[in-house]
Amino acid sequence: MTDDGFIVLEDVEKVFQVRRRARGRLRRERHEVRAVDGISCAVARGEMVGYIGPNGAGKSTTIKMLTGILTPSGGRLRVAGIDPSRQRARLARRIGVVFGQRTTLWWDLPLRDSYALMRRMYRVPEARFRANLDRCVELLDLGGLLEVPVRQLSLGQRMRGDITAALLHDPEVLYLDEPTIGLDVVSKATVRRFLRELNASLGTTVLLTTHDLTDIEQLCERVMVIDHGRLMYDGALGGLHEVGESERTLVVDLERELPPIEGIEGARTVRTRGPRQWLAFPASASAAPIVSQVADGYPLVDLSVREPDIEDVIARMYSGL
Ligand SMILES: Nc1ncnc2c1ncn2[C@@H]1O[C@H](COP(=O)(O)OP(=O)(O)OP(=O)(O)O)[C@@H](O)[C@H]1O
Repeated sequence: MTDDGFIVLEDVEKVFQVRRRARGRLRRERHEVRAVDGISCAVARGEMVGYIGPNGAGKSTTIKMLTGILTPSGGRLRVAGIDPSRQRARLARRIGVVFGQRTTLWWDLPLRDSYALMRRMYRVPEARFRANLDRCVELLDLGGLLEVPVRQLSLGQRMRGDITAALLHDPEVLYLDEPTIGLDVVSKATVRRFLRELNASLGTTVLLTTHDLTDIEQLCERVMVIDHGRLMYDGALGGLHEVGESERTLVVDLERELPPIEGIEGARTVRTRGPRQWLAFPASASAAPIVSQVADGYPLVDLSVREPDIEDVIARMYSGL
């Protein structure tokens, strides 16, 4: 595996089978939730990438597959050459995870005792543990807090404590899920400065999920946007507005599975699955001429037009919600 593909996803899918009681019926019916619906991408060693999208887009499910907690339903996944769900313990030594909404620390113990337990769990050599802890304490401003039980820490202090806990074993990859959520301005700035420094000096690969676009602006040159389990955008943050605003999608159902639709003026086929195909066209253009061209040349059964909802997502994020 090359350095270009330190984290590699090839057509990764996760489908949950859910049982739901339909209205007015006694029996619960099975149905599928495609939480992650065919994502392909590669993250190079040392990159810092933002992974964003609306609630329910599939971000946490992706992160859980990358840590090995969940097994993909389809596709291929590698982190540092390791298949996460098959070699979860081996992978655990090489990754660090921070979930902003949850702590991995022991609630009743002082930070120092939590760290000592983690040192034993990960079998971190004493000298390395010391050096890593000292570094985090200094850069994350944790001096004076090591003897305080976690339950007495503020949210910002606890988050800095959690980030330290994730780094004691020198992980090469750090997954951060909402690391600045609910933090005050000063704590946010400290966390961001620390992550920048970590990435620059140790080359730690960082995958960052956040609803705060300032995190992305200040930390990531690259952002991936996921929506409905699919990768909608992968590139510089600056290009997001354009992409979000520029296209609508015509979703067509054909009588049968056919090669991608070609030769439609003003639209291009961006995706196919079985008899269903997706054609992107400029948001400012009318769908009618595209529909009639498709209907003329192909056995059309059904269609719908999907608005660029990613635009709303990004607009909401920019307005600070
Ligand atoms: N264990 C599960 N069983 C069934 N459905 C699930 C399960 N976990 C997640 N889902 C569904 O999969 C979809 C993606 O959820 P996921 O938690 O990955 O989204 P997310 O992008 O992390 O959202 P948020 O920003 O709200 O955390 C949602 O529709 C969710 O309801």
